[in-house]
This record gives sequence, structure tokens and C-alpha cells, in this order.
Amino acid sequence: MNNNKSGEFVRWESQFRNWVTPSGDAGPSGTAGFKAEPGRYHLYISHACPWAHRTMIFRKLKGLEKIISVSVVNPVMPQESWNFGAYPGATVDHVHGYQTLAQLYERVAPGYTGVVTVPVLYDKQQDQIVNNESSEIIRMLNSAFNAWGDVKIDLYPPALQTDINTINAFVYDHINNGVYKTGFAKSQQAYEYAFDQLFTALDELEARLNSQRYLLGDQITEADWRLFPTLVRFDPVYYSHFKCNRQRIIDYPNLWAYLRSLYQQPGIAETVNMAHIKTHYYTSHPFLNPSGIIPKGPDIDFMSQEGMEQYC
Ligand SMILES: N[C@@H](CCC(=O)N[C@@H](CS)C(=O)NCC(=O)O)C(=O)O
Repeated sequence: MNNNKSGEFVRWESQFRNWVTPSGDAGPSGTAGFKAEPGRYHLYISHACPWAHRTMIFRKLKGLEKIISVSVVNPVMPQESWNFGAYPGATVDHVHGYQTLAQLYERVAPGYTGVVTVPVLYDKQQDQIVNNESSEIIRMLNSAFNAWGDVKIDLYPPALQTDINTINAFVYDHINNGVYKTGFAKSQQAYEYAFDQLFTALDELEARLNSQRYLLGDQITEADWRLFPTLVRFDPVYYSHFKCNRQRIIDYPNLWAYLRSLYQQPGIAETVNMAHIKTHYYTSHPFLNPSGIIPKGPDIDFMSQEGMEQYC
């Protein structure tokens, strides 16, 4: 775990930052040479990981399942690295047949000393990791593969880009990464600071949703799909495992209706694997949960329609 002197959790920087583009020209960072093509790119994900979850949502919504293949790691993450295989819903490494994701990092970057993370977008043709930063992978999925994907769906429309970027920064710092800063804090002060920031931010979003259905109005955008993976994990995991327990999402009328509205969008429920989510968190952080016992509850009905009038 990476904590500073005050006990605050500090997330590492993603190391691979190239972009797939329609022409193969370079994107905002990295090098050129990654032209969008069907069957050329492969995603490595964990169903447990909220950052990887974003990429699966974009792949689904954009209709790219036949264009970009996927391997799924086991939910239990040993200290060394993610591995492939046996757990129901996980897969083998479809490209190389490796046992661990670290082997892929070592293959493309011998001597790699950074953190081995999911998601990874891998180029089978050039045998390179294109990118391992979810916020960038979803931007590529949104537009680079439009020759095959659903062009009608634009989750980062030009007119809203500035507002999306502004709310993303707030949601990332206080909520997406905020739950980790709360859960991985190593001092009481760092914990309480992150906890207060998290719930103040959730209160703000709750108020915002009084007068609009989604974060930026009536239209679902990238900003909503970046918030969703954190909200769907909140009551089953972050509330207890990360001690984010001032209240649950189900206790916020607007956020709870909003969360269900996103969950009930076509194709989304199948991107949520609660068994992987709970198994991962409760078994992979022995310093937080030494017994490794996975709580049986809570039983949450994300399909319930109660109190969702504003979304009908
Ligand atoms: N900034 C990265 C973060 C990815 C990340 O932190 N993934 C976690 C899983 S949720 C991981 O693979 N951690 C590996 C480890 O902690 O060893 C992104 O958004 O893609």
C-alpha cells in the first residue's frame, strides 16, 4: 500500500499511456501506431475492480464485444499480482495462456517495477500494452472504434466535455478514489478527512439530483458511468470494508434512484458481478479483514422501482 507520512493513501500513476485512434496517429499522449481495427486489441479486466468496470460498460454500450476480446482475472488478488483461472466467471489468459497478469507486464516491459493493475488494453499485433489507465481507455472506446461500434452513442459529446471534465475531477478525488483514501488511510486523521470529503461530496450530488436526472442533466454521459462503479460497490463493500459508514447509498433517496436507473440501463446489470466484487475486497486486503470472511449481506435489489418516478 502506498501511503504518505500523514497516513494518506496515494494512488500510483498509470504507466502505459498510448492511444488507439481511427487513423493510427498519436493521441493526446504516447506514440503513434495504434490504429483501430477489429480483433486487434484485447482487454484484461477484473470484474471486481471499479476502474476496469468502466471499460466493460463502455465496451458493452458501444457494442464492441465482437471487436475487442476480454480476459478476466480471478477475484482473489494475491500479494504478487492478479492471476487467471479457476474462479467461476474468471477466464484463462486468452492471448498468452499466462498464469498471472504480471507475466504480461514483464513480457512487454522487461524489468517492470510498477504496480500490475487492471484494466489493460493490449495490442496483439504489436505485442504491446497500449494503455492501462481506465479514464483514457473509455475515451478510446467511446470514439476510436466508431467504424464498428454504435455511433449514435456518444458519452463524451463536444458540447459537454468541459462540464464532464470538471465533475469527473471532483468525483474522482472525493468519491472514486475517496473510498480508497478512506479505507486505506493509516492514521485516524487521514481517515476522518477522507471520510468527511467523501460524504460531503455525496451530499452535494444528492442535492444536485433534486433537479436533474443525471450528473449533467437529462442525458447520461461518461461522468455517470465513472460514478456508477463506485456507487454499486458502496453498500455491499465500501460501507463496511472501507469504514465509509456515515450512511449507505440506499439512504440517499436521489442517489439510490439514480444508481438503480443506471443499473437498469440495457446491458449494464450483466457488467456487475457482485460475487467477484465482494470476494475480491474482503479476501484481498488481509490488513483490513484478516479472517478473509466475506459477509453474506446485504441483499440489495437494484431492480426495484420504488421511488424512481423521476426516471419513468
Ligand atoms: N488509475 C488506474 C487504476 C487501476 C487500479 O488501481 N486497479 C487496481 C484494481 S481496482 C489494481 O489492479 N490494483 C493492483 C494492486 O493493487 O496490486 C485506472 O483507472 O485504470
